[in-house]
Amino acid sequence: MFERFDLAAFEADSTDATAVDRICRETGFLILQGHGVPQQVIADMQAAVTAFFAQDAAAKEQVRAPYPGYPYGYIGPQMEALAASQGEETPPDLKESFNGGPLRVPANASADALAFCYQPTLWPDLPGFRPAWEAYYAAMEDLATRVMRVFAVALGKAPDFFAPYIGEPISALRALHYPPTQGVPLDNQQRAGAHTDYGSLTILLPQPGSQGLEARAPNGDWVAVPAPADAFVINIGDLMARWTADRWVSTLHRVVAKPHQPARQSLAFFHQPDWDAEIVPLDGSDSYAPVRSGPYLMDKFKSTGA
Ligand SMILES: O=C(O)CCC(=O)C(=O)O
Ligand SMILES: [Fe+2]
Repeated sequence: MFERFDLAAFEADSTDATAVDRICRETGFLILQGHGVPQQVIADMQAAVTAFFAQDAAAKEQVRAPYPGYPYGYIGPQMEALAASQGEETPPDLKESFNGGPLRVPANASADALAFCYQPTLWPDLPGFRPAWEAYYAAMEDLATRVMRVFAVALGKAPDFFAPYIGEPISALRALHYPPTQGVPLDNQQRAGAHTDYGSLTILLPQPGSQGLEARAPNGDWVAVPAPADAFVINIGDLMARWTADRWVSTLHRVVAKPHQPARQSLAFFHQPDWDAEIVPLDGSDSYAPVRSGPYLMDKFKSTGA
């Protein structure tokens, strides 16, 4: 069900993205190889994140999100249930996370944006953590811009079609740690409950070879998403589905919990257009009312009890 797309090959001739259009219509998940992100940037980030989660609870609590709804910092175990964003009541997800926001605050940021996505990231007191995080964030921002060029071509637009919408993106980076599971989880309890992502696209890097990430196929089956060492997993978010008037799908996915699983780590970069970007269906239809990216994200975010 999951197909590969080679970004380097596309960039060499910049013409054919029909496979991406098909993949985004059918599964909303693609495996991106030829991405060019230096292996060292990835390895440094993974090491930094491993060191962060290995700390004791008190150290992690020092950078906890200071109030419910604060978008960044540490969110401890049992604090979030992603299925709530689908209106499902479930026990909390079996995970912890560390979250950070944009590396720069634009000079003209609005008060609303400053109070939400431009709140400061809370840096842990760990040598090397911040530079590794920022290098990875910057690499993801760059990669997302390149993938948006592919998306533009896949949608029959000029490669730089999305540029005016993503000059100051309000993307977030989330490091996820799923501790080893013990006995049988509670009914409906998952490592990450079934949800769709909110934004334009997500760049996922599950720990290579790790298991548990599943996407829901059109026939309702849950299908394991591979975690290859040489590629990123890209998936479409709700805002892109809306932007394309549902030509592309924002697919339900989850990370399953089973008894006695080893720990699992994953990195998720949630790309989100500029705060003020106005998202209007690209087919010219009125299938969705216009929304602005920032307020749209804020409304979505409030639904998970984070
Ligand atoms: O842990 C993963 O690989 C996926 C997590 C996820 O889907 C999310 O945080 O939105
Ligand atoms: Fe997700």
